[in-house]
Amino acid sequence: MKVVRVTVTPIAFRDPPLLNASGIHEPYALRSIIEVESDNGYVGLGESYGDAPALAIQQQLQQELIGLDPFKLNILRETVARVVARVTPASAAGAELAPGSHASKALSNAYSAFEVAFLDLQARSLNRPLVDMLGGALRTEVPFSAYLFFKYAEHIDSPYPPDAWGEAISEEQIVAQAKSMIDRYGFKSIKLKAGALEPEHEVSCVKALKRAFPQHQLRIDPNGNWSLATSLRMAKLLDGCLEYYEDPTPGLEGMSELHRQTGLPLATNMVVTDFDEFRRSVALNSVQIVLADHHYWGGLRDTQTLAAMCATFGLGVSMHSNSHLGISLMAMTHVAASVPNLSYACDTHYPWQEEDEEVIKGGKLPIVDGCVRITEAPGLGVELDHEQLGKLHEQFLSCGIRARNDVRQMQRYRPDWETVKPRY
Ligand SMILES: O=C([O-])C(=O)C[C@H](O)[C@@H](O)C(=O)[O-]
Ligand SMILES: [Mg+2]
Repeated sequence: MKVVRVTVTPIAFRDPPLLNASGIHEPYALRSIIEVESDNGYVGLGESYGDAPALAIQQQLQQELIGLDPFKLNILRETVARVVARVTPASAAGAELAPGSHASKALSNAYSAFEVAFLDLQARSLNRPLVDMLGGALRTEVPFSAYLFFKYAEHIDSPYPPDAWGEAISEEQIVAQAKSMIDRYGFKSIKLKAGALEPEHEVSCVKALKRAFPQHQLRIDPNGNWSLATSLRMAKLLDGCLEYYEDPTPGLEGMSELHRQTGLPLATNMVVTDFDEFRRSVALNSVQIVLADHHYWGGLRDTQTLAAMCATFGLGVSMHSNSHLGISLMAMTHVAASVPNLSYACDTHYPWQEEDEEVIKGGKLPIVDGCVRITEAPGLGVELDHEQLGKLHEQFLSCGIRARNDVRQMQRYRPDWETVKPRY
């Protein structure tokens, strides 16, 4: 089997005005959709970052992958490394709010984007589900969490009508958001994206959630926007109501000190984003749970390696997300189904995406009892809807956004808004 065609299509889909430590989501989120076709007529799918730097590399790779054998993933990695070295200037290491957009992750991002499509192609050619290329499923239902955000009712100068979720700033509105999400999808755990408003208010929202959903596991994620002193103060106020405390304070040292003083389980997708940071985190005992994300951890197989390393060092594994569609959701679900020690419900932004903006046939995938199912269907188990792909590509061309910038978007609401980390 040989690759005969690779197509990378950038798309944009509507994204609500969700608040975070950097600012606010722009009206459209960017992704790329990858199709890899083989000489025997199969097409493997991938979904990845659609920001300009990531896209430039993916587009360079389109021609370079022609002729490769989809089973030879080591050759794929070498090929990607060669192209990345050619097109990316060496850049400083370090994680950002959207770690996938950081230039130091160029190789692992680009490799991951195509690895998923190659694995999908392998699986389709063998008429097996993709998870069988990863050693097979340990579970067929993968739990996800209700990912809550503070949000405005609508975007400034919105190019489209307001979403159905409405404003969520007060305790009551956050509890109502959780209720709608849980009623609709049956989630059993709740994550609140924090670092956006006053910490005391964010913590009182967690406590209101605890009162409203006493049986649910709770997490809060301020994205490193709280100083160590604030994180310690909030830990006292939170008073043991968390399943884990995600990235309250920046840096491996800060997280290490926070854990030393509180004993709370700390989780991260910010201070451990590659294997070098993993090693340093273990030395400092900075975090107890690592959030995997195949999009920047170097694909589905490296995610399994990460999980094995977590097992070796006695760390837990959870999963991070960014705004995404169904191809990513299924890739996340297949790898999660194969990881023995993924004992936490995974994050997903999927409920925030609109019904009419999916790129796969049949529309949005179901989430039932908080879980996404994998079936025996070949590959990822989803097919591309080319009409929808064309529509979302047109939206990419017309929306004017070429790289995610939550800071710049917030400056449209508040011209004095600056990047200050930690803000509180
Ligand atoms: O767990 C996280 O840090 C995230 O999900 C990062 C995302 O970029 C989130 O903050 C967002 O979508 O605003
Ligand atoms: Mg996080």
